[in-house]
Amino acid sequence: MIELKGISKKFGDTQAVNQVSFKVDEKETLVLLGTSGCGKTTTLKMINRLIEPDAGEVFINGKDINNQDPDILRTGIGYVMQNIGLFPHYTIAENIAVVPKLLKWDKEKIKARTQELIKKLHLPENSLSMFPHELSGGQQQRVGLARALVTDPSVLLMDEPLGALDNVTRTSIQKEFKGLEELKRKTIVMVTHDVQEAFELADRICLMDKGKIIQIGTPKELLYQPINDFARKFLAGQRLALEFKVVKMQDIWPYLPKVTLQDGKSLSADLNVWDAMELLRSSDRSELLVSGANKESKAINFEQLTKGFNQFQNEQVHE
Ligand SMILES: Nc1ncnc2c1ncn2[C@@H]1O[C@H](COP(=O)(O)OP(=O)(O)OP(=O)(O)O)[C@@H](O)[C@H]1O
Repeated sequence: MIELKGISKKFGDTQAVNQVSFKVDEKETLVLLGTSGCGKTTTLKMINRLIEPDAGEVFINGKDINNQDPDILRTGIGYVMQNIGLFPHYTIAENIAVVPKLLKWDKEKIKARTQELIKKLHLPENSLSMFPHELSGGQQQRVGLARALVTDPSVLLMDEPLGALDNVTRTSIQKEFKGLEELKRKTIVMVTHDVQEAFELADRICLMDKGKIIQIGTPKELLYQPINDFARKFLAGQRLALEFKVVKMQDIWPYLPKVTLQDGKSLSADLNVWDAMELLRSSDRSELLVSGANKESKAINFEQLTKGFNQFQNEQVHE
């Protein structure tokens, strides 16, 4: 668990972070979202003491980090840097092994863990002897993640982990990251300025502006209960796509007709509208079966899906 209590940081006359407090539960992913310069990176770096706050306290698993040696603290926290930050003259294997070597792991243990991560992150085995410039941007990002995960820390800090990638690669790696078991076990704070990415990866989003928190909540709360005009406008440009991501089959369940298909594999009601549309688009069937609570199933086609979604939307507006 991570807890920030009223942390602030000033650089000269710039109040980079102003009285920021939040808690991140175990195994939760909190995404710091906001425009450039709003204080996201400074906030993140105060969690592993790369920057010392002027005021406030940070606790990790109940311990005040101020009472811990910064180097020891950092070896216990995974950190994915902005712009990847691999050592250019180290091979990939050497880049991944930096912290294990500091911790005096033996060679066999380092080798076994490195090979395990290479497989999990879908990097080619021969990349271990290569140098960072010989890999693609996407592969370098995976190495950056492998380096942060190598000691299996319970806390992971990620600063724009996919920032250097084109949109297509970014979207596919986001999906891959989301499915990675190692990440599901971790308490994560991640920085991004990309709204779609925040909605894809966050359990909760912390929206910031000018060093302050504007709103913290689930993606759904931010969309349907924005606290002020800033929060509303921040999401306005991509609203429909974001709604497709947060609204799930279980939300629109009451609006779906009770027509049932008897055969075919059932999809989970946890599926969001976006993924349901993708599945319908790529399926050779015009209807798919979704299973809800009490073993009830419903069939969806494009028309029913859109209708159900629109009815759900209307209800949110009128609430
Ligand atoms: N070392 C520093 N010295 C002086 N000013 C700094 C320093 N680091 C950050 N700042 C300033 O503090 C403010 C917050 O910066 P920060 O990097 O935390 O923002 P950010 O939201 O992460 O932005 P970005 O997405 O562009 O990285 C900015 O005005 C920035 O110029």
